[in-house]
Amino acid sequence: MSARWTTAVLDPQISGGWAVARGPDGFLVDDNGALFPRQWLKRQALDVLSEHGIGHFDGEPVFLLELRSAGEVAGCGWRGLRQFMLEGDFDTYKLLGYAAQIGTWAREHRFCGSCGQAMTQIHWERAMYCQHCDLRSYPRISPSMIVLVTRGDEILLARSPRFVTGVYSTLAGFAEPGESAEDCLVREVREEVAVEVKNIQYVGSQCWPFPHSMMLGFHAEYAGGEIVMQPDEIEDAQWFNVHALPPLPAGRSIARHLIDLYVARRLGLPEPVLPG
Ligand SMILES: NC(=O)C1=CN([C@@H]2O[C@H](COP(=O)(O)OP(=O)(O)OC[C@H]3O[C@@H](n4cnc5c(N)ncnc54)[C@H](O)[C@@H]3O)[C@@H](O)[C@H]2O)C=CC1
Ligand SMILES: [Mg+2]
Ligand SMILES: [Zn+2]
Repeated sequence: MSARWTTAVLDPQISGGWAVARGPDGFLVDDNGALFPRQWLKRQALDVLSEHGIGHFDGEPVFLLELRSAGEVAGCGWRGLRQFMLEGDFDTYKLLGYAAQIGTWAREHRFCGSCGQAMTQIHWERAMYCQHCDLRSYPRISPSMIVLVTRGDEILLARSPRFVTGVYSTLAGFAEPGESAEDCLVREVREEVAVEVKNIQYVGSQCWPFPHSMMLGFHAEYAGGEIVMQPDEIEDAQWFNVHALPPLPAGRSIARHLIDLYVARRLGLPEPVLPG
């Protein structure tokens, strides 16, 4: 949510408002962006799987058309969510990030995980419902810890084979059942680089809708061990001096914030603000 964007459960039976359409290649866009007058969008030949009332943008209701396939709409193209994260208006990115998470979840919860029958949307809360089991499924959020490990002027950064060429980032990983945030952080750092940490400090959090992570960001100090990289997951890991950093993650990511914050404190510069 943001100043311009707030989430809400809106009944698709009501008419009017804005709509976004999401297919396998991302969101439908034209020269004005991804928000279209809803009545106009619904007249286009789109292969709609489901429709969801997702919130208000500048006070106007917004709906998501989750598509089965990408169709052709004259004068329009498709743009992936990552592109919106990298550039442009952050409020629009927040709206689309939420839409993507709702679309993914609804698509993956069309059938009851317990009995296999079709589930239906309920309109007073964000849930899919199985009448047979009286079971509700809520949007999935996956807590993930992300941590900058530091040793004085040096920071520990690593590369996953999935990263853009040359980019190094902070360590991250998904929480497992039974773990606290701190347990998870200590385990992930151990698994990925075999290093021990101390003085764990929570910094802040960020929604990461790729596809449904909730990043909890921390700072931790090095406590011991030599870097041993986890096969397959970590392609390279090194200590970098704050004066000689490699290419870093995208400006709006919490990974970048954790790095920029520490570097700013180390160098006595103004502290950056985490994009919410
Ligand atoms: N916003 C940011 O600045 C950053 C966000 N991230 C995100 O953090 C998350 C975790 O980072 P990774 O190092 O990739 O995780 P990780 O170190 O836990 O390993 C990834 C592996 O975990 C398994 N996995 C996938 N989804 C899972 C889930 N929901 N729960 C448990 N295990 C799962 C898969 O086997 C996957 O290959 C990812 O979503 C990643 O995109 C990572 C770095 C920076
Ligand atoms: Mg990881
Ligand atoms: Zn059921």
